[in-house]
Amino acid sequence: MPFVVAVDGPAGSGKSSVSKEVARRLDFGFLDTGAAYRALAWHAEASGIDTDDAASVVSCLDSFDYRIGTDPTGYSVQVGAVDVTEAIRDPQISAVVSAVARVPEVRRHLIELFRSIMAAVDASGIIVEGRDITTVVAPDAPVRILLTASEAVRMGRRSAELTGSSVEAVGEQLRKRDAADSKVVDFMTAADGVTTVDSTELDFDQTVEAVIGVIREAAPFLAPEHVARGAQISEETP
Ligand SMILES: Nc1ncnc2c1ncn2[C@@H]1O[C@H](COP(=O)(O)OP(=O)(O)OP(=O)(O)O)[C@@H](O)[C@H]1O
Ligand SMILES: Nc1ccn([C@@H]2O[C@H](COP(=O)(O)O)[C@@H](O)[C@H]2O)c(=O)n1
Repeated sequence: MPFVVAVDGPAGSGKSSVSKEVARRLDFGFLDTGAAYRALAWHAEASGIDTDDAASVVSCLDSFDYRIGTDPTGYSVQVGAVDVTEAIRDPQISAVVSAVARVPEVRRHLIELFRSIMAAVDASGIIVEGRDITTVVAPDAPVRILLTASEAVRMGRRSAELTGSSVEAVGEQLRKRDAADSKVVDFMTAADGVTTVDSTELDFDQTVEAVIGVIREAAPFLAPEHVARGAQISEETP
């Protein structure tokens, strides 16, 4: 198993962008678990399935042929022969993904998939981000982080990305998604042994440095000079 860094947090907290940059600097793999729930929501919609109907969602797991890369410098998401990397970011998918993610059988299926992707990664470590990574997917990971920021800051950052949508509409969707997702897993409070990184007052680079700081503290065998440029874990790695 590679060295696993588990990162959870609410929508728009920077999990994906920050984790990707940290992985790039450490020469680690990167796994965006939300992409799988989004891709399943896309697949259900493309198959004409009502995403509010749990049994119908479960019925499309068999035909869910999902692939995702783990290279933080560029990865694609595929369902069958279709590249859905962009399509799964559509606000229409964000609006229905929580309904898909709350189905226990879906979670069991995807958690198994995440663990197999983590085990097969071709790198000395992997950063895995989502909502239940620190608590369910990889509770024994040597580094577990809750990445958070105030709701107002998260809304501001997310609406800056989504031109064409009002701040109010973006904020409303983010709040609704967090409220729905929180009923399934707790990603608002850090579980025992999980370190909180609050980026409310930090810029992007400071947040990346803060996360690397947590990793470095837990894994002193990552030499600081390597961490600064793109690390290789030394041979003494346990
Ligand atoms: N510390 C920061 N300062 C400024 N902008 C940031 C910071 N962290 C992240 N961002 C920006 O905030 C936006 C949201 O980040 P990102 O998409 O990584 O969040 P996320 O937690 O993965 O969201 P979601 O769960 O909705 O997919 C991005 O535009 C990202 O570049
Ligand atoms: N570990 C996870 C990751 C994601 N989800 C669900 O997927 C949705 C999309 O996730 P993003 O990180 O891409 O925003 C999210 O809203 C959750 O419904 C999850 O349940 N567990």
